Amino acid sequence: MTATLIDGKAFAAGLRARIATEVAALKARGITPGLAVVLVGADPASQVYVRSKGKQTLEVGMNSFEHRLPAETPEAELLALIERLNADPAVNGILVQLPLPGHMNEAAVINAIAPEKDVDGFHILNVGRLATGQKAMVPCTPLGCLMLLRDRLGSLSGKRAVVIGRSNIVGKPMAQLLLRDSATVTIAHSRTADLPALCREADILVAAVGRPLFVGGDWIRPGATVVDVGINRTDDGLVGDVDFEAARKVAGAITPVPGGVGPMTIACLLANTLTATARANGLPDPDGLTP
Ligand SMILES: NC(=O)C1=CN([C@@H]2O[C@H](COP(=O)(O)OP(=O)(O)OC[C@H]3O[C@@H](n4cnc5c(N)ncnc54)[C@H](OP(=O)(O)O)[C@@H]3O)[C@@H](O)[C@H]2O)C=CC1
Ligand SMILES: Nc1nc(=O)c2c([nH]1)NC[C@@H]1CN(c3ccc(C(=O)N[C@@H](CCC(=O)O)C(=O)O)cc3)C=[N+]21
Repeated sequence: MTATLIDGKAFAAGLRARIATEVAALKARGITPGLAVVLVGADPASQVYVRSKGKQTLEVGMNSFEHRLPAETPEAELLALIERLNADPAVNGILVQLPLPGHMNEAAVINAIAPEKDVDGFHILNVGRLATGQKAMVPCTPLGCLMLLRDRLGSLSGKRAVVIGRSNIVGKPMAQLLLRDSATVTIAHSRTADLPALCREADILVAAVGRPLFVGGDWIRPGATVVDVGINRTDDGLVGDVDFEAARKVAGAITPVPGGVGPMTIACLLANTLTATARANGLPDPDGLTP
């Protein structure tokens, strides 16, 4: 048996097409969604993502505002920029690309973003709202994973899910979303005992570790759905956290890297910007874009 490929690239393209339709409808009412992306420093991977975000933002008909600051920018200057973007009615979404340079306090910067414009869903209020089941901005990568899982499996209720990784940007919000959909969720991390055996229990396995080919084929329950969040640059090119060739012989379905979760992250960023724009204008949330 070979696993079904979960084509995140195609799913993301479909999502962007839907978003473009909704943007056109807003524009007909005189509302143009705007996304501001702030990049501090010149990390090469971040530059690639920021360029890709800007391009796709324009493609769906939104306004894109890019702010590039030198690595040595004082934190106060970044906070002043965020204040201006918070107050700017043309800006509906604000994303500060992470990681930030070492001299900055990441939490302080994120929490300076107006929660209703926090399209990454990293602000402490959005984290708390998600955790307590209130209307929030939901982090893009976990939201993209959830959309792929629902599309593949329908209901996640009662399924055993294992999330490897407990970061604030992927692992923890992923676990929250799975829990909201009534999966039985275990969060694993570097101190987890007998991780392979734990993973073999999982109907849904999400890997967000940041180690190439970390999850072996023999960790996977036959027929399981495997979502590989990892983005690792190696001599063999871009690879995920899962040993894809081994895993696809066992899994029921699996996301590839590239072409899996990555494109969904950017599509969900646009989805969140659209949702933020709707809310800012007192309109209902667009269907199917929020969990
Ligand atoms: N596709 C996309 O859109 C995105 C992809 N990514 C990618 O996803 C991956 C994870 O990102 P992120 O969450 O930010 O990474 P972090 O480095 O913040 O978190 C990694 C997690 O993996 C855990 N871990 C590390 N080593 C082991 C181990 N040996 N066994 C079990 N768990 C381990 C860590 O555990 P502990 O907490 O104990 O240290 C930690 O919780 C990266 O490859 C990143 O590039 C990230 C964002 C978006
Ligand atoms: N504030 C903030 N928000 C983020 O959402 C954020 C961030 N900071 N910092 C970095 C991570 C990483 N991330 C990715 C986005 C797109 C792809 C993506 O499109 N990947 C393509 C391949 C792209 C390539 O070739 O590198 C794919 O998997 O097919 C990957 C990773 C967003 N992140």
